Amino acid sequence: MDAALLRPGAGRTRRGDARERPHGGGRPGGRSRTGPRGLPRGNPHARPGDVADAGQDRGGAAGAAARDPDPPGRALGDAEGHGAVLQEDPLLSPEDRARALRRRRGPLGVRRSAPRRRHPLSGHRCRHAGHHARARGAPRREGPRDAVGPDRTRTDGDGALLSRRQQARVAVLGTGSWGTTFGKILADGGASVTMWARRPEIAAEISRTHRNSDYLPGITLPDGLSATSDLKVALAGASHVFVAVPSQTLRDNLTAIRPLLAPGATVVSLMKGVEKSTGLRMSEVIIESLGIDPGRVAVASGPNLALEIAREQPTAAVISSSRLETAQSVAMLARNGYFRSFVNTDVIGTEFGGVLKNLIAVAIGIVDGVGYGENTKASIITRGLVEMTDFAVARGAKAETLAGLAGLGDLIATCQSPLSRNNTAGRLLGQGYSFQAVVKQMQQTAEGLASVAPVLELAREIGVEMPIVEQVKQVLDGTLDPRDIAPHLTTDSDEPQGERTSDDSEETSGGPLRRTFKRAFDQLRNGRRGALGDRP
Ligand SMILES: NC(=O)C1=CN([C@@H]2O[C@H](COP(=O)(O)OP(=O)(O)OC[C@H]3O[C@@H](n4cnc5c(N)ncnc54)[C@H](O)[C@@H]3O)[C@@H](O)[C@H]2O)C=CC1
Ligand SMILES: O=C(CO)COP(=O)(O)O
Repeated sequence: MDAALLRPGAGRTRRGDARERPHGGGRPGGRSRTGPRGLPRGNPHARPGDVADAGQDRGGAAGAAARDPDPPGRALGDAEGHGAVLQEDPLLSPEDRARALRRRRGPLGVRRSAPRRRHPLSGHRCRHAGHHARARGAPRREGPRDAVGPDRTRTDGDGALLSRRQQARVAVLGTGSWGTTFGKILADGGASVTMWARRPEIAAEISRTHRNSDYLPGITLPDGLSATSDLKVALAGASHVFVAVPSQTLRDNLTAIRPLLAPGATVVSLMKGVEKSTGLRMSEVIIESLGIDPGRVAVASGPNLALEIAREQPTAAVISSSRLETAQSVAMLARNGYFRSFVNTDVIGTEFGGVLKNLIAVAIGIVDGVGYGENTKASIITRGLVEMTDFAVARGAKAETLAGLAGLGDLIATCQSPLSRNNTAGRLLGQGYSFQAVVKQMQQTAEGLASVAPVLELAREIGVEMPIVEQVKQVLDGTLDPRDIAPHLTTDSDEPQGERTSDDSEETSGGPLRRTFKRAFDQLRNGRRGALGDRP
């Protein structure tokens, strides 16, 4: 391990005598977690970006092709049945039909039957098209085009019907791991997708080779997706604009987007952060910066680890907008054989769910890095959900949203996956790396690190206690030893606390009543943030 990366021990608060335990790479049990370059293992991503503001792009493509288990052009052969379906489909142009048939015939001309499958996340029956390469031995699934179905319709942002004849033209801004994956979701759902990449070489790779080897090695992107580094080209005529840039860069990007946005276009945030300088959610920044009606803005959230979805593993998400029709039109675009979108109008809860689970995932990473086990992690996840819910509800969210995909669902996925960058950043901290060292070494955006301070400020404004998030902040600041993170705390008091902070602790502390008054007072005082609210 690189000793220079280790956090100096001075300045931390410590309880007990654990100071003597080996730490900073050593783990209870003695198993080394160090990987190549002397860094701990964990995040399998090795790609550009910067953990705190992702303002940098570092090379990471080398070797991606060599690691690729499924190189392009290896599409397995496909079904006669599919061909027949396609030939009968009156909604396909002759070129589309010919292209689809070409793709369905594998290199060896293998033909298979076309079973009908029930989507694992819904009760719908969908026809299999399967025009994508799939892993050997992996179960067959319906193909993206047929998942939409020839008789299906979508609505645009204004509720007008779009049939497959009027293929939606959409833009995705940001070609990192999530932007690229979401572009694939949309293209596999039948949309014509133009992605905007800040770096021309990424745009060129996506358009020419259907690959983004820096961010999604081994993934072949669909035909219906192309990329450009010209924002004007990406936005021209786009009915829906999906934004997946690091949260702290959003406002600057919106300045460039504003004059190029098609009239009436719907703008969808795929991001899970809050703006550090204002504490605003991403949809609020969009509404404020673009000066558009909140009903034209939607957010997407849920347990959505990019690489799993890019591998077409069945996944669900939530699309939320204050205008239900807007959420529905986005959800119709963001659905295919492996991805299903639910809708709600609780933008606050949906957005804060995604922001707050990142902070709990950092805490989980920290205790994982220290070497604590499942009891500690389950305690943090459970207490973390209470913090998330109390905070979000106090900001105007519905509690049920936090119990859904955008809250609990995403919390589970992020806390238990080594694919999560927030979890990985926490693990490095838990292993003894300093915040600066973690920021330097992380290769992709970990929004949680930038969200901690603004979330705590918002929590203080509304009188909500967030002891786990507070402790994450202290670890980031180097004032708390990771070994001392304590999941059970609601206060530093020795007095037993109720498990639910918002009801049964009332008798013991009187806290909720006090908090309710403080909240009401603070909301009056902080009218600006409340005024942008998009309560359901
Ligand atoms: N990766 C995932 O599994 C998921 C990520 N998200 C959210 O999506 C957002 C984007 O994350 P990822 O794509 O994963 O990050 P990433 O780190 O993989 O990619 C970030 C992208 O933004 C670009 N970028 C960096 N600075 C920029 C700037 N100043 N202006 C414009 N572009 C800039 C980078 O070049 C890169 O293309 C984050 O808010 C994240 O929380 C949400 C769900 C899943
Ligand atoms: O939001 C995500 C999964 O839903 C991705 O999490 P990370 O940003 O921690 O990788």
